[in-house]
Amino acid sequence: MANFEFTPDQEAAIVSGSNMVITACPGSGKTTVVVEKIRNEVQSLPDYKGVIGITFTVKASKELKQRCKKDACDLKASFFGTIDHFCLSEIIYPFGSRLIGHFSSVIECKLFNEIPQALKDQLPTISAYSGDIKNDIYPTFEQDIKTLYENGYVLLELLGVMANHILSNSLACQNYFRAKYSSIYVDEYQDSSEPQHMLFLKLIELGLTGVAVGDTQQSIYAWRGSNPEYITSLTTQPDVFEHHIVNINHRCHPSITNYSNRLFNPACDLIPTDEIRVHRWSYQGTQLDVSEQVSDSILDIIEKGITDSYSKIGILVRNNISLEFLEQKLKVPFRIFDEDPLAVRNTRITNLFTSLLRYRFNTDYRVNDVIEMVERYIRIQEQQVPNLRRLIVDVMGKDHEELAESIIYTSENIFNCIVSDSDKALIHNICVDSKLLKHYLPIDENEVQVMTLHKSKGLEFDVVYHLDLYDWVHPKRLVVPGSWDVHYDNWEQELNLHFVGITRAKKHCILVTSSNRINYQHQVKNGNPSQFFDLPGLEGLYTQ
Ligand SMILES: Nc1ncnc2c1ncn2[C@@H]1O[C@H](COP(=O)(O)OP(=O)(O)OP(=O)(O)O)[C@@H](O)[C@H]1O
Repeated sequence: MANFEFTPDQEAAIVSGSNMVITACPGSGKTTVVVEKIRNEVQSLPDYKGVIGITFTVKASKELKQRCKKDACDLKASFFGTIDHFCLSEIIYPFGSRLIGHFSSVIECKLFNEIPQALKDQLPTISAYSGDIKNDIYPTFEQDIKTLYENGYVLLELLGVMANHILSNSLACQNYFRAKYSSIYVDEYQDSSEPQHMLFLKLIELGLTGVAVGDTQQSIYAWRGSNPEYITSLTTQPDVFEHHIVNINHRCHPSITNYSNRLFNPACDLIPTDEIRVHRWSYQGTQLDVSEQVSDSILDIIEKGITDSYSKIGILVRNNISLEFLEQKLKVPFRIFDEDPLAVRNTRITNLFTSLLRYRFNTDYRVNDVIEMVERYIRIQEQQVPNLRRLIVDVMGKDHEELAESIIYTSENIFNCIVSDSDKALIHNICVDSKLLKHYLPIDENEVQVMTLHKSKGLEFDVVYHLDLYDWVHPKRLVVPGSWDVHYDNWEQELNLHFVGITRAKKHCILVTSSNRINYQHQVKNGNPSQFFDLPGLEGLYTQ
């Protein structure tokens, strides 16, 4: 399938059918290896079986599925999705009621903050808890989890814990996994939380083959419970997991790879190259001036033919506030990828809203894509399909004023439920806000892609502008009352984030700072350069 030769390391990981952990540097083709393995594996499976492919984002799961399906490859009964989606649709919805409480067809997944206050008042243990959420918390939370379930809710924060409990205790659930799936593939394993890690190990105990893929240097979600120790722990069990290392970066120009590797090891060997494509630029002024200067630089880059389309240029920032500055001052066409308000809620209703909006605005997104999404949550009989299609197609003709009501009507009919007032308000809000609606429109070839460093994970651009390289901002520093020492929020995670940003660049990476910066209180401060510029081993690896 690939139009290049696999490296020997890639080949070894592809041909082995054992449990394995693949540790891979950026751009080393880990997704390429996973795709090849899945395509090979499904060929020998009967129609009723498949593999489980877990990715970190919905976008990544679509891409993985698309790449696996290429040339009409039949993926049979395979599952592709995020870990939350997996826990809900494969474990909690089908098997939860037997263990947690009576079956309700209107179970909804919500964040704790979104639960009605009257119900929160009935959850003394969860309400008072502020520690890490690990698997052994289930017995402590059990009564509250049952109360929530009886009221039609599961908590997004507890999906992993609940899924583990159900899988450990439900024989029917265990038999289902043994019968339906041959393997589980987990991408970005360095960002797994403890409950996710335990779930992976349990599925292997049941007889599935486990493939974990990741890179500890790209661990950037520790602040929400992820821990790179879990992937490291797999590499220390050679009797259970083969350890495959793929470490040739096929994406970045060698000078970019050299710079990024030296961030972690000032003495590491350099790849020979006679050109330097990492540039440090320091502008006069604040982030607002930077936005203007970057616009000029982008126009120059396009004119020189360094890249042929705006969408192959990425502007990456550390904080959301920087997105606002860019929005005000960028002079080139751009698209900001900020928090999608429906994805944040991540319930079956909001996911259906998203699907219907995509269908309405994106000609590549078809009725069948919506039906496929609905099937994650309910089983659809063949005779129901024509009516389902009619309901979905109805959304197509609607203009902006009617669209929200049409989406609510269609969703209520599809899931046979009442949409909550807060979800109704949200969809109405989105349908009249052109900025929010942009989340659901197709990517325009003619727009520079603007996002936080966190959101850039897994993406690549010809040219990257990495902004926000200021002291205090990146690496983030903390104010400790009474202390004049420098305190970082989390030096390692910040460095990993810097590494992720740089390694998104294929051809050129531009590291940007400026003489002043505007902080969260909108005060103008001196813009001292980031401490990352002072790391040893980087001399001669960048231009100025
Ligand atoms: N053996 C190879 N030779 C040449 N190019 C390759 C090889 N393997 C993969 N590639 C190419 O390298 C690029 C990066 O591959 P891929 O997207 O699979 O990387 P990745 O490891 O998942 O990246 P990241 O972790 O940084 O998101 C792709 O364009 C892919 O086609």
